[in-house]
Amino acid sequence: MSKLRVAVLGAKGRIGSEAVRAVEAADDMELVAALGRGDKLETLVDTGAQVAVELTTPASVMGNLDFCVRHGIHAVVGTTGWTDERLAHLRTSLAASPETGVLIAPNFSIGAVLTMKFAAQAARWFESVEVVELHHPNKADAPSGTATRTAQLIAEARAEAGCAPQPDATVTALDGARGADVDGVPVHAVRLRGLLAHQEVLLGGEGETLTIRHDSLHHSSFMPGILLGVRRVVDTPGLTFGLENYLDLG
Ligand SMILES: NC(=O)c1ccc[n+]([C@@H]2O[C@H](COP(=O)([O-])OP(=O)(O)OC[C@H]3O[C@@H](n4cnc5c(N)ncnc54)[C@H](O)[C@@H]3O)[C@@H](O)[C@H]2O)c1
Ligand SMILES: O=C(O)C1=N[C@H](C(=O)O)CCC1
Repeated sequence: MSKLRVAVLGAKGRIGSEAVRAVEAADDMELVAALGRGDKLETLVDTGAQVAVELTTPASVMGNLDFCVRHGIHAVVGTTGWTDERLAHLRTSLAASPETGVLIAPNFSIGAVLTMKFAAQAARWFESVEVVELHHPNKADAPSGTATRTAQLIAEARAEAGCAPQPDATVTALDGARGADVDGVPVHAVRLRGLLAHQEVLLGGEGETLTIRHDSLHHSSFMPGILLGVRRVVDTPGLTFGLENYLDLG
């Protein structure tokens, strides 16, 4: 069987360089391009890339995806910064290239995907829910894409179950002391040397608390999810948001 022709965008970055090694080591893939900032996107066409793994920056991702979709190159995206407007723009460009697939995964690690699922399952049963994400201090965005998605899923689950707003008697607070408000769920971002990517979902009810915690200790934690994404996206046209859609989680 012929190997999947894969390119990595952001190939010199922290996760991109790990992805280059993972694609090179995969028996069913061939790394045909490893592009950094300033490299020409036409290389993707010249090398016959079938899938681009996009691991750059929120400022670069839209231009890169516009190019990929226009040229029928599938994309597996880990870059953060997704808003409703950006997703709508992407859906519009995909409509003009209906055989092309794009997977956007706020987090490629299986443990983080499960954390989001478990948090959404638990959210309706507790009065209070807050999210704390903890990352390395070189991270450009806050809160993390994973924490934002986790909070959105929690809020959706609580709205569906008809939960009341969370109790919070705060009257005065320093700016930021109660975190960012993501659909009514407070999200707190810690930046600390020594950390990579970590998240806690704190849930509280009368007389009990539940903490769901996930730790990515190395960028290798994201690689099985990226490789799965590359294998599946070629047969999954349109936009898929979240790696959970490719996993049989029940
Ligand atoms: N989804 C996930 O599981 C996951 C995991 C880790 C990181 N991320 C996200 O991936 C992104 C990158 O993270 P990082 O820690 O590797 O950052 P990084 O700064 O180490 O790497 C980004 C790289 O992209 C390059 N770049 C910028 N614009 C480019 C362009 N137009 N074309 C090609 N390369 C370009 C930069 O020069 C840099 O080398 C961030 O948004 C981060 O949040 C996602
Ligand atoms: O290191 C990063 O940057 C990460 N970004 C993603 C996010 O914002 O959720 C995934 C975890 C690592």
